[in-house]
Amino acid sequence: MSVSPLAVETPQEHLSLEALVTLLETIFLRHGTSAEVARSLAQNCAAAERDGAHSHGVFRIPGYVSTLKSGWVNGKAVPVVEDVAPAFVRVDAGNGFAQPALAAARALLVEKARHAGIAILAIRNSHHFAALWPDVEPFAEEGLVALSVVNSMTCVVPHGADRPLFGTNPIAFAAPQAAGDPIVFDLATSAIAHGDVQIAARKGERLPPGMGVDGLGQPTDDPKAILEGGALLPFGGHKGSALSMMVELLAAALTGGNFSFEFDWSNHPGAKTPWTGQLLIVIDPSKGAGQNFAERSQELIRQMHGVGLKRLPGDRRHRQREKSLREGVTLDVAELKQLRELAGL
Ligand SMILES: NC(=O)C1=CN([C@@H]2O[C@H](COP(=O)(O)OP(=O)(O)OC[C@H]3O[C@@H](n4cnc5c(N)ncnc54)[C@H](OP(=O)(O)O)[C@@H]3O)[C@@H](O)[C@H]2O)C=CC1
Ligand SMILES: O=C(O)C1=NCCCC1
Repeated sequence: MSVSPLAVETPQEHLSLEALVTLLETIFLRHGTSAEVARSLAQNCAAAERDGAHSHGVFRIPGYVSTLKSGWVNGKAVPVVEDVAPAFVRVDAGNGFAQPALAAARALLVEKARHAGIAILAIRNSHHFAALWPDVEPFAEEGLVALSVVNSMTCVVPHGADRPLFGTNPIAFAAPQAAGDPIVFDLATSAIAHGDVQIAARKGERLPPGMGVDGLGQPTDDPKAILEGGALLPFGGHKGSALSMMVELLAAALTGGNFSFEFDWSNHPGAKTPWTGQLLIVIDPSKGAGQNFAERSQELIRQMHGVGLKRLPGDRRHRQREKSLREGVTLDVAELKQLRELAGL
């Protein structure tokens, strides 16, 4: 969900993707991560910014830094990968970030998916502070179908309840198509991502109706009222609420991770990352109907365009990616200054 852009132009600068990755890597290293973790997080965050996924791009860097400083997360954690069954891999992220845990298990996961037709990766004891599509898109680029869920921290009122319990709990899906970019969607099961509420609050913008409630449980379009004592609503009423419940079950109960409500960072001032779990399901479509899956998915997309569809999930990101790769990644001058300060430059 994106909120309406600011009317006032803010001064901007362009940075090549490589320069942005290096800058972010320097920040992570300076704040106590291992070289491997720094690289992984920097690439993830820069990719989000490159694709215009601002709610999980460089906007998140101060949150990563304050979390690392608070001692809440272990920036040097070494994930432990367990090969538990022919189609099941488990990773204990060791209170580290989820992306290095996925990277550590990826080769085994793909090997199992190609052999068994399907494989599951259950990550626990992990922090996911990022967009989810970077976790699934690369599988589709190598011809596999991937689905991932991750739970976050309590800020969403289940449909029909009166207090928050669920996280914003995103679901991301990726599938190959014969020609063109993989089909990818990535959506929070809340009406709006928490990150977008923070961005709207910072810009002084109002939200569309139906996103959240204030501290008294009354509907509000004021992002500050949502952030300060209020809560978000699931998207689509009982339907989004059911999906959010499913994410809690798959990402936490199934992996051994925490539910979104099982966090207490009160002894860690500045901590912002949820300490939960993540599930990935990877399918080798060649084991399916025996027809070429990628051709079939392309046919579906062709038919969707045929009925007048102008925008598919992922189209906006890919357009922005092409622009960023051509012109450099656009950053606000003030934001870049802050990043350079955090990098000690
Ligand atoms: N780590 C965590 O715990 C959490 C992470 N997040 C992340 O927040 C990010 C934002 O989530 P959310 O706000 O729900 O995302 P959006 O509502 O912006 O977009 C959801 C999906 O719908 C697509 N889309 C949006 N508008 C249209 C349209 N008009 N027509 C067709 N497709 C459309 C998007 O494609 P496109 O990208 O091309 O616009 C995207 O794939 C996600 O990356 C998510 O992973 C959210 C919650 C928790
Ligand atoms: O935007 C969100 O919602 C979240 N993003 C990162 C992790 C916490 C929730």
